[in-house]
Amino acid sequence: MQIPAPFDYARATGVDDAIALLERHGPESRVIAGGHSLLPMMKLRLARPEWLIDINNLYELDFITVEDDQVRVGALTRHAALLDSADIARLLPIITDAEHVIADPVVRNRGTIGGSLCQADPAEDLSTVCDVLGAIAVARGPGGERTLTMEEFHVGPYETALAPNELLCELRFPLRARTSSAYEKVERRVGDWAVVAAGAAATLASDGTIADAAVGVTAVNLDGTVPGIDDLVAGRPPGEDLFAEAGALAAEACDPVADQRGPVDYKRHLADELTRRALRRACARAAGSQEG
Ligand SMILES: Cc1cc2nc3c(=O)[nH]c(=O)nc-3n(C[C@H](O)[C@H](O)[C@H](O)COP(=O)(O)OP(=O)(O)OC[C@H]3O[C@@H](n4cnc5c(N)ncnc54)[C@H](O)[C@@H]3O)c2cc1C
Repeated sequence: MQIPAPFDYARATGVDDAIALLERHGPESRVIAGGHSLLPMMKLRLARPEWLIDINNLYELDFITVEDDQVRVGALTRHAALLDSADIARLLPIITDAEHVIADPVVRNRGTIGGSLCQADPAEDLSTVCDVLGAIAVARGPGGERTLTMEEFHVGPYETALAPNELLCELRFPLRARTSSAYEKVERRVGDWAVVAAGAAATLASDGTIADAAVGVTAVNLDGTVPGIDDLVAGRPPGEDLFAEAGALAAEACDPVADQRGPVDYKRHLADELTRRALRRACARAAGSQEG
């Protein structure tokens, strides 16, 4: 049986208390949210924190708030709450698409958006979603609050820009008129991690051409969004030729590795095909959008 190395445990009573506990117990302490990534790593002894700081009582970090120009999502918001949210489905449907295919109900009932982003697993779906949506991360530490773009937040695989005594508190998703988004994923079986997935967001101009767009691809070694997509699509009408060009660009930009989920050529093919599908659906949704 796999059991973690010994650790101590403290349950934080608020954000300031969590930060104080992280300060007091030093860099060998780790926040635990849903525990669906951290506990398996501890059982495999890939992580050996000396202290676990439990943030599950920080209800102030569990919220979905719609404002005029943005949607704010607390870091402790569970996957299940995102999946169930009518506001998210209406305004940021790429999140709903992704949540349908993240793990299973057991994981979704406990796992959090903050834990997903902080784990920074390259196969994790919500990082791509946040990249594509241009999300802003709000972190708090002993020095106060700071905001980071996704480019600043993601440092590399399993690594973020958060200091050991900082807490991810919130994600902010900008809202724009005539904009929508979609996510497409291929998995080997229901609930599995992506073989490859792609997310797209598109904003349409009043004449129906694409004003701008972003595409991100999951599990194929591509950080951030696919470079060059915006230049490719800007000013052009949505259509199959354009989606094919975007798919080819995504396939070229990624750098898949062969593993138990498939060979390199297959993954590159999926990056191409899923990019086409995601961009096609994002444009169709933007055209039908009632948001301005
Ligand atoms: C069987 C299984 C299948 C899965 N399939 C998928 C999948 O298909 N797609 C997918 O995207 N994910 C998948 N996951 C991962 C799942 O989404 C996890 O919920 C998520 O990765 C981590 O969220 P958590 O709240 O459980 O984080 P935890 O495990 O509690 O924490 C993860 C890391 O983030 C840190 N952390 C957590 N919250 C904060 C915070 N607010 N501030 C600072 N640091 C923080 C922790 O210290 C730890 O280092 C799967 C997990 C399992 C177990």
